[in-house]
Amino acid sequence: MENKYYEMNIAGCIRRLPRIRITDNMEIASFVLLGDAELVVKASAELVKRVPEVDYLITAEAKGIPLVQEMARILEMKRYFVARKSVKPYMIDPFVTEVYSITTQKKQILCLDREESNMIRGKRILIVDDVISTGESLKAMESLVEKAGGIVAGKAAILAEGDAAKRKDIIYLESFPVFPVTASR
Ligand SMILES: O=P(O)(O)OC[C@H]1O[C@H](OP(=O)(O)OP(=O)(O)O)[C@H](O)[C@@H]1O
Ligand SMILES: Nc1ncnc2[nH]cnc12
Repeated sequence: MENKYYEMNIAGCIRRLPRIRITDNMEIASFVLLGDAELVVKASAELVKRVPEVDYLITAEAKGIPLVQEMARILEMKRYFVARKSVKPYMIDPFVTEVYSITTQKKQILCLDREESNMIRGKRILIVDDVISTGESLKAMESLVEKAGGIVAGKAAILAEGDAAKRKDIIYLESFPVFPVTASR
């Protein structure tokens, strides 16, 4: 019988991640943090132990948002930043970079508004995401932070997927594989 789930222990939480076909020749174990209050709290508590001291945290919408909120709460930071994937009418003179993530499979943008980028300038920034896979989302966030004049002081995620686990420049709790699909599947 086909194995439709990938089970893992993440910060003491056992989770069965559904295996989802994302291209003709690849499946991923789908990790959706949104709505998982227990995992957000436990993973945040573990991650904050491993990250360097910084001035601010930043993530990209959407799945990193609960994580960065809880990490900021533990670290007693009053403010964090969320890079948006579309320019909103209320953004004044937005900063924009492009992103192409493994799941989205098309070009997206990341942006901050002027007031946020002013706050980031000259500050030590920790980039946070729920999962790092191809690293494209991370790269786009780094570019956004640097463009705003911030200093990328660390990059952290709950999970590193596939080859991302080999990276020495990221902090993560657990690694998990991608699944090449053979012709017989
Ligand atoms: O390393 P990468 O290949 O870039 O993949 C990682 C990114 O992909 C996912 O976001 P997704 O694009 O699914 O957007 P969402 O959070 O808005 O659902 C995830 O939350 C990371 O941000
Ligand atoms: N396994 C995964 N599940 C959900 N989003 C992802 N983004 C990159 N890898 C992912």
